[in-house]
Order: sequence, then structure tokens, then C-alpha cells
Amino acid sequence: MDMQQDKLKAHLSAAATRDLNHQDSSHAPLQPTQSAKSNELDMFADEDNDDMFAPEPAAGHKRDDGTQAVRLPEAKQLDRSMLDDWDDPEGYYRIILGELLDDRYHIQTNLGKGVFSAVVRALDTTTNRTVAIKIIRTQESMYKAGIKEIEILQTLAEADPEDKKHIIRLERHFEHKGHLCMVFENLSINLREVLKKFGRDIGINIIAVRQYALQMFLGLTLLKKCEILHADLKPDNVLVNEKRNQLKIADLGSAMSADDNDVTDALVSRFYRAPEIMLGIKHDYAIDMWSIGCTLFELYTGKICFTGATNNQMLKGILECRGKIPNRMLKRSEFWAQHFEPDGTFLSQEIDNVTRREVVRRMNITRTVPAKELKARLFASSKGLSPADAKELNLFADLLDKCLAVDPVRRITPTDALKHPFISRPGPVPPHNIK
Ligand SMILES: Nc1ncnc2c1ncn2[C@@H]1O[C@H](COP(=O)(O)OP(=O)(O)OP(=O)(O)O)[C@@H](O)[C@H]1O
Repeated sequence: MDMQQDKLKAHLSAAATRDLNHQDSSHAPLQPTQSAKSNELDMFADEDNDDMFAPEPAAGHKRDDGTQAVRLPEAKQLDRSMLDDWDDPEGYYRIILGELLDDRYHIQTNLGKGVFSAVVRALDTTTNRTVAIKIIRTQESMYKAGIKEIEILQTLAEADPEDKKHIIRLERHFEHKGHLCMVFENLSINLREVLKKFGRDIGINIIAVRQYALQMFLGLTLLKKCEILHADLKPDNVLVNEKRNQLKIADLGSAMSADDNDVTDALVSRFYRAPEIMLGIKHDYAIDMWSIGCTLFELYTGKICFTGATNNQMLKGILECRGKIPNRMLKRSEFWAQHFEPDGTFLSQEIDNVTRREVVRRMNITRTVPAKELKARLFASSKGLSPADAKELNLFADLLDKCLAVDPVRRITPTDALKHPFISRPGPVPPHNIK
């Protein structure tokens, strides 16, 4: 529980920072050159290519994926007994570039720290391939969470032997100096970084969004088939390959069995949190579809779909954009009284601009059908659309409307999302991917 709270705190502060980062970004035109591109491998081709993870070009050799790998001094087992402590005060393993882990993995790059782990990129000297290794912090709760994540990843891999469903592959795991180490296939950057580098805070082109949407929906079908909720989907937890034409859903550290659905209003990072979670209604697979809807909106516009410093302010944004919460939902809600009066009036808990005190503003939202607002926001970020582009964007708006249905019972399922015309119509999508 501590760990979850820890993780949530970090998510909240990261989300708040992102919120600030996005305040000034301007809307993106759907540039004709972007929308006209038809080759999905080429979807970012005219954009700058300065990969933050690109290895040193000079002393490199070609990897099997065609990229350059750094030539490192000969791998050696460091005698860490010479060191006072191989962990930092927070239980993270202190990374030493060049160290050989498990007599096999030669650490090349430090990819940074998450809440649960430090992640490194390493060369597997047995296969000569690059891998990513998640080195879990020492805390017992984190070790246990790591074991759970391994079990879930194994279940998912067994159900997808051909690796077609876009969920990250765990190759194996081992222990090193009391740390659980998880060896993953190596990927490049996450979708938040894609947005920052290639969308320049204005979003990426609709062909890329469609390709990514298809792959994420395939991932959701596998999760559902295995009766697993990811419960932390957001751009940060979706990784792409070097070419950026394939993605994998990653970080299953919060994933759980679908019947493990105790009511809590703090599940999922706040901006990607479905309304039923905030209202205290028993949740199911639909929470992941909501998160994907928010992620797709953000990919296209470069803007976070719903923001709010609290669940209450998140609900306010959702109500304004998507209309009234249906009574049948409020009836099943454990936390409705924190946000509504018995007659359905919304109690917006805001900070007064002048006094800086909390004030409660009563809002009577009666609209039962979603406003055109979502669509308007998509079109506002796309200037100078050709009729063909506008048609494409209308299809995307219709799909998003269904992914972001307030009532989870009415929200589109992954299988139906794959059949939606935005995804299923003929186009530049490899046919083997559509199952
Ligand atoms: N297989 C991989 N290939 C390349 N980079 C990876 C891989 N796995 C993780 N990373 C990088 O490490 C970061 C953290 O990974 P991950 O989210 O799995 O760790 P975590 O400790 O669970 O973090 P948190 O829960 O705080 O997001 C990712 O955002 C990504 O940038």
C-alpha cells in the first residue's frame, strides 16, 4: 500500500509538472504534408532526428537493428565488495557503466529512474543483442510488486506466442546484489518523448495516431483476453522502436487481475483516470480504454485531454466536455457525496483567485449528451484541412467519442475499436496486424 501511495504521489507531481509544461503550447495545424503521407514507415520522416539515446557515432559498430552501438572497454565483473554500499539511500542500485550483470549483461547506458526501479540499457553478450534491464529497488514491497509484474508479463507472453499484440516482452529475470532484475526487449523512447521531440507540443500526424491507436487496441485485446487491467496507461508507459513505427505497452507494475477490483479513487495517473474510478464505482477493462482515449487525444493535439489538480477538478473538466454523469452511475457510486448534491448539482471545489481559499461553486450540468466540445478541440488544432483530411478527422473524433464515453458500460471495447472505420478502413496499415 505504501508503495502504491509512493507511486501515486510521484505520478501526481509528474502530472502537475506536465500540466505546467503544456500551458503555453499552441495548437497544431494538421499540416497537409503530414496528412498526405501514406507510408507508415515514413510517418515522421521530415522531422528532426536527434535521438537523445543515440549512441556515440565515432567509436561505434553496427547493431542488428542497424543502429550504432558504443564500443565499450572490455566487460568486467566489478569487485563491488570494495565499495561501501552498492545501493543509494532510497534503495536504488548505483549504476556503474561497464559493469557486467549476471555474467552476461554489459551495462551501456543509464536510462533513468522510475518509482520502482532504475532502468539501464545493456549488451547481452550471449546473444549480442541490446536489452533494457529494470533493476528493482530493494524495498520488500517493490520486490513483491516486481514478482507480480513478472507473473503478469509471463501470462501475457504465453497468450501471444507470436508477439503480435504490442505488449512489452520480458526475456528473463535474475537477482543481483539483492535486486530483482527484469530483462526486457530493448525499445527506444516513450510516447511522451515522441510528442516532445517530434510533435513539438503540437501533436503528431493523424496517420501516426491511427497506426499507434491500432497497436494499442491490439494490446488491450490481449489484456482483456488474459483478464488483466493495466491500470496505468499513459504516453509515458508506451514505448516505441527506433523507427517509431511499432509500439509496445510497457510498465505493467500497476497491472492486476480484472477481478481484483477493490474500489479506490487513486488508481491510474490522475489525468488518465476514468470517471468511474473517481466516483468509487467498481471498475473493469473500460478504465484502460479511457486512458487510451486520453492518450490518443494527446498524441493528436499535443494537449492533455483532461487536467485537474484533484479528482473533483478532473470531474469538472469531464462534465464540461462530456456532459452529465448518468444517474445510473451516481447510484452505484461510493463517493458521489464528495462531488454532488443529492439533486445532481456538481460541487466544484476551487481555489478562489483572490483569497486563495477553497470555495465551493455549484454547477448545474444538465446536458445528457456529450457536447461537441471534444470534436471542436480536435478541429481547433487542425487548420487548413482538405476535405479528405476533414473526413479522416471526423472518423477519429467519432472513435474518441466512444473511447471517452462517461459510462463505462457504454464505452467501446477493444474488439469494437478495431472494427471502427477510423482503424479498419483500408489504408497504410500492415494487414497482418489486424486480427
Ligand atoms: N524495454 C525498454 N526499452 C527502453 N527503455 C525502457 C524500457 N523499459 C523502460 N524503459 C525506460 O525506463 C523508463 C521507466 O521504466 P518503467 O516505467 O517500466 O519503470 P518504473 O520504475 O516502473 O517507472 P514508473 O512506474 O515510475 O513509471 C521508461 O519510461 C523508459 O523510458
